Parts: sequence; C-alpha cells; structure tokens
Amino acid sequence: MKFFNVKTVAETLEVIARQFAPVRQPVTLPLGEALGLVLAEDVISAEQVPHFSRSTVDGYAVRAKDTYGASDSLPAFLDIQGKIEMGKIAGLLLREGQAQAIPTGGMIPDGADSVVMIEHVEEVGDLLNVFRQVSPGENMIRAGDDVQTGELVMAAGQRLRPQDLGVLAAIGKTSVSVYPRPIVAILSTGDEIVPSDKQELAPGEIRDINSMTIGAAARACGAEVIEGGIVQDDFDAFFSRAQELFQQADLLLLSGGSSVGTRDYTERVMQSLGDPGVLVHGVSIKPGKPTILAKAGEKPIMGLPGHPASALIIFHLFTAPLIAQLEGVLPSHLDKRIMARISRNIPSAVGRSDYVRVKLEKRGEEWWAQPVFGKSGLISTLVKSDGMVEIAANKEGIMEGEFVRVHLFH
Ligand SMILES: Nc1nc2c(c(=O)[nH]1)N[C@H]1C(S)=C(S)[C@@H](COP(=O)(O)OP(=O)(O)OC[C@H]3O[C@@H](n4cnc5c(N)ncnc54)[C@H](O)[C@@H]3O)O[C@H]1N2
Ligand code: MOO
Repeated sequence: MKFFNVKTVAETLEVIARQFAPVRQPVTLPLGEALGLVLAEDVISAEQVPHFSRSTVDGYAVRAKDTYGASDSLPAFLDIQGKIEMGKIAGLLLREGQAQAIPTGGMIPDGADSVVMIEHVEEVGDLLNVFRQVSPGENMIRAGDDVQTGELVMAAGQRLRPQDLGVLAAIGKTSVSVYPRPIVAILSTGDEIVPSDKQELAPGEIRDINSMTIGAAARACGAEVIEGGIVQDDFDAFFSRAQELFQQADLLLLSGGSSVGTRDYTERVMQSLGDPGVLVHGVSIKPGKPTILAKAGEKPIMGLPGHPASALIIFHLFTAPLIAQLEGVLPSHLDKRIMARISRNIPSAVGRSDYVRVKLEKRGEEWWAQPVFGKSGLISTLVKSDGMVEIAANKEGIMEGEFVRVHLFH
C-alpha cells in the first residue's frame, strides 16, 4: 500500500520549518545591492537619529511657555532674534520672550522646545505676533526620536525592505551581512514532455509548462534559477541529471513522476541523492496529494506533482516558505495574513483616508494589528511596521477588535 504515511498540510509545513536553513554562508554587500535579501546580522545603532533636534515646519523656534494662551484676539509678543540657516549650527541661545526664524529641517536652538508655524504668526519689524499656542515638542523631532544609540534597529532574519535600507543609511551603515540568493534548479520529467519551443507536437506530446511556471515562481521568491530541462522516464538518466543539478543548487525541484505508477522514479531518485532521504511522500490535500519532500545532507529536494496547476499550488503552499527559509527568513516571520483585528480605537476625520502603520502580533489563533504611531519624518516607524491599515474617508475611525485589512509592506 503506497501513500500510507500521508501528512497534513500543517505537519508538512512543520517539517519544512524544522529541517531547513540557509545552505550558504552570509556575504557582505553594499546597501544598494541588498534589497529583498535577508539580514544575517543583528544591527545595533552606534548613533542617534536624528543627530540633532530639528524643526518639521517653516516657522519660529520658541519656548512653548511663551505662547500659552495666545489666540487671534490676544497674540503673544516675542522678540525676533535672527534666523537659523539650514545645515548650520543654531548658535544663539534662545531666551525667554524670544523667537528665531527656522526652516523645515533647521536645527532647534538651545533654549527652544517647539516651533510655531509661519501661518500662525505675523512679523512686525523685530516683533513677532504669535496667534496660536504650541506645546513642548510640537512641530519638531528631537535628537534620537527616530533611533537611539545602542538600539537594536533590526534583527537577523528580516528581509530588507526599502525603509530598512533607509534606516541603515540613516545610521551610517554602508554595507550589511546578508544571505545570498538561494539557487533553485528545476528538472521536469516524463517521456511525453517536450521543450515549450517545439512547434509541431507529435501525438501524445505535451509542451513543458512546469519549468516555466515554477521557474518564474522561484524567481519571484528571490531565488536564482537553473533551468535543468527535461529527462525521460529512465532511472539512470534521471538520477545522473538530478545529481548534477543537485550539486549546483541549494534546492532541487523535480516536476512530475511524483505519483506511484511504475514509471514514477522521482521518489527513488530523491532517496538515492543522499541521507536522510524522503521526509514526506503524500500530503492530505487536493490538488497535490503526491507531493514529495526529501533532504540529502542539508539540502532540500522537492517532488512536485506533474499536473501544472497542482505543481504551482504546491509551490505556493510549501516551496515558497521553504525558499524563504533558505534565504534566511525565520520560520516564525513567514506566516503573515492580510486580515487582522485592530488592537485599539483609532479616531479619524471624515473626508480623509487615513493610513495607520501597524505591527502584526499573533494572539492565540488570531492576528492583531497594533498601531505604530509617529511622525511621518520618522523612518523607524516603518521599520517597526509590517504593513498599514486604511481608514476609509467615510469612516470616523475604527474600533478596538474590528477586522481590518492589513496591506503588507514588501
Ligand atoms: N493511483 C493513483 N494515481 C494517481 C494519484 C493517486 O493518488 N493514486 N494521484 C494523482 C494526482 S492527484 C496527481 S497530481 C498525479 C501526479 O502524478 P505525477 O507527479 O507522477 O505526474 P505525471 O504523471 O508525471 O504527470 C501528471 C500529468 O501532468 C502532465 N505533466 C507532467 N509534467 C508536466 C510539465 N512539465 N508540463 C506540463 N504538463 C506536465 C503529464 O503529462 C500528466 O498528464 O498523479 C495522479 N495519479
Ligand atoms: O492532486 Mo492532483 O495534484 O489532483 O492533480
């Protein structure tokens, strides 16, 4: 009786999670070449970002206290003490009752703790009329708000997204240790399978679909692909080609011959490539039941069912997470969903679409989306986030526990 030891999908995913890790040693690459690759080191910042407290608006640096109670009818009056130049040290100490003109991004002078926007003041000679009060910290980013010295900015196992490269740039890191792209070799089997560029098909011949779909899917996962071509249903030819590809690759994918017919050599070939051999043959799933997973040395080999839709579905379910693990992603980082519950009430103005950055967190069986608040000048808020949630323009907000769709960042 074949297929006697069929595993469930969850059991198969667990075997994958437990058995496989990157095959090759990490490499150090310049930041610009690291997008999409997975960090092989923990990154701890040796600096604070920003380096200095700076304004997020065009306006006047002030002491918040000096503006308290200011309104259109009763402005506060402050002495203008010059102008802060962009990219220069704000040299002058700001004293009580004073204001200094400051551009967006300008350095907050010592003594100041907030910035009044230009829209809310009027200059009359050397005198500044302030029509709005500000609170300490308003309209500015403090030194270290984005990243603190000694902070763990990113942990090994994280796939580098554009915002992650941005933070690395911000802390002055020029290169990172990452896992190289895994090399995936694909070999199609079957006497009836012919290359897809064959124009005239003989009766019974089938153009090779799986090399194309599976190769493209593996590339989309970040792998480098070796197209191994097609072998006939002959054990010796199949084994020698499989062995050749296995040596060049980090993962060997075999298409077809995974079932239990007399010419289905795939399992024997996989078993013959080395110990420990076949880990799974048969998964309780439709389509894709004859799926095979094996390990030779530290490397995985997968036998995908020949039917093209089955092969691609099995790829998405099992091969994609396997490739991610070979890329260095930790298994615990893989299982992300699109729907989650929001962890607290978030108000929002009607007539405006709000995008709230969120971090996903698993509570029992459910995903919860935890808002990551912060000014849009802070790149680290995006590093801490897994995605964002839209609060539609017609909504006054979302309530704690409400289901939201999380748009995952790549
Ligand atoms: N007695 C049983 N027979 C079968 C079972 C079963 O449980 N008991 N499972 C069936 C299921 S489900 C599938 S799926 C297939 C998988 O079989 P194989 O992996 O051995 O695939 P092949 O027989 O080689 O091919 C199946 C089908 O797909 C075509 N094919 C194969 N490779 C390609 C390719 N590269 N491009 C396009 N088309 C391809 C092939 O010509 C066949 O028509 O087993 C069932 N049998
Ligand atoms: O399970 Mo098969 O993959 O139905 O065609």
